[in-house]
Amino acid sequence: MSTISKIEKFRVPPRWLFVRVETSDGIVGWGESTLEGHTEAVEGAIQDLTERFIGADPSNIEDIWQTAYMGRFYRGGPVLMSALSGLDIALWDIKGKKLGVPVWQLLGGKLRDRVKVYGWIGGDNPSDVVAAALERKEQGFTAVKMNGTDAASWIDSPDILRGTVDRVKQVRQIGMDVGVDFHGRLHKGMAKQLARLLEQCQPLFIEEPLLPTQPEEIADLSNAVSTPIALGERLYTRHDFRPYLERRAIDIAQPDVAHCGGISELQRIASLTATYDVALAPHCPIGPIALAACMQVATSAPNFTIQEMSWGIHYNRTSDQDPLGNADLHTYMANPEVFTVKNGHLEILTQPGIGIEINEDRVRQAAKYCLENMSPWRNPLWRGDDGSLREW
Ligand SMILES: O=C(O)[C@@H](O)[C@H](O)[C@H](O)CO
Ligand SMILES: [Mg+2]
Repeated sequence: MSTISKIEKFRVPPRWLFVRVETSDGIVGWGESTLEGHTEAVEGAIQDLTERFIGADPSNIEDIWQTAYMGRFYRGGPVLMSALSGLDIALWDIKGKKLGVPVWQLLGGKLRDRVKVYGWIGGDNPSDVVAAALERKEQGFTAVKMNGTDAASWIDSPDILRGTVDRVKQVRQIGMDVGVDFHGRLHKGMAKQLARLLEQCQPLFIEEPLLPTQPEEIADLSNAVSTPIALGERLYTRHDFRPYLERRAIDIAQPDVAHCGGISELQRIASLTATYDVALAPHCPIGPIALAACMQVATSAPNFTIQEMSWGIHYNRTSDQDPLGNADLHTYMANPEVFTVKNGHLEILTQPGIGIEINEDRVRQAAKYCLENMSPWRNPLWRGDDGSLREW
């Protein structure tokens, strides 16, 4: 019997956490557990899983998933689920490689030939927005996602909202479709106003219109506007999606494969949401392994609609002293060409496993540098004019 012989984790620039699983018969699978700003906590949780699963049969993905989830009483949440996600993705990669098929073959086969994508452009800095969108257009994207507003208070100047509408209009004018991410920064009074004002721009969706602790309030907002409501990057497992589905609060589910419980749980969330006529649009502003894992489910899930793709470059801060230049989606890949966007789509991945080849030397070199020279990435803390803390 083949067993899991090694589980390693690699913290790499710009802010990603990769997992490498090796089996006793020499197969290597890669996963991603990136949880921005909480890297060391997830590393600890991966260490816990490592102790538990050395010697286990890697083909029993569901048993390992259940054991990791249920086995020590406490379950769910961003840290434990991100660790489990990385392991789950690596196990699917191993299974696909062992059987010589892409993972989507094991999820039911393909029902599309290409996968629609959108590019993340931030959007907090007004002067950069159009330039960033044009860059995505040149890269082959037809749709982007940008942030809505800076963190406003419960009530705030209407000028803030007008600024957002202007920025979204400018990007629409260069011929791009736009998703608008409220980032949970607004409260319900202002979120409703902004959502209504944006209707004239016909966004693809409004994301996290309120914090993902407010299913009832989001359902109310959803009833007040015509734009589809999207949410899910801060929900972990299908259990967290349930209240949003039962209350008809969302139109688009955005689980993140590196947080929600991996390919196994992404597939289950896809099926669950489909029964509520909710589409799947996996969140993925992170690394290439997470994107490859999303692509497997995107290829086989009937209710998949659009995939987020970060490209990566927008994340680098000059102070990071990244030895690899601006590490991006392609930096750690031996077959970067598979992530070439054409007419707004990626072709489905056809290689065995999750469909990408990792440049292991590059990962090891970057991880070593990162550990010795860089402090773990943290998101900035934002404060309002009155000095009180605001949502990032
Ligand atoms: O939906 C998105 O891509 C954003 O909300 C990112 O997850 C957040 O800025 C952290 O990087
Ligand atoms: Mg978001």
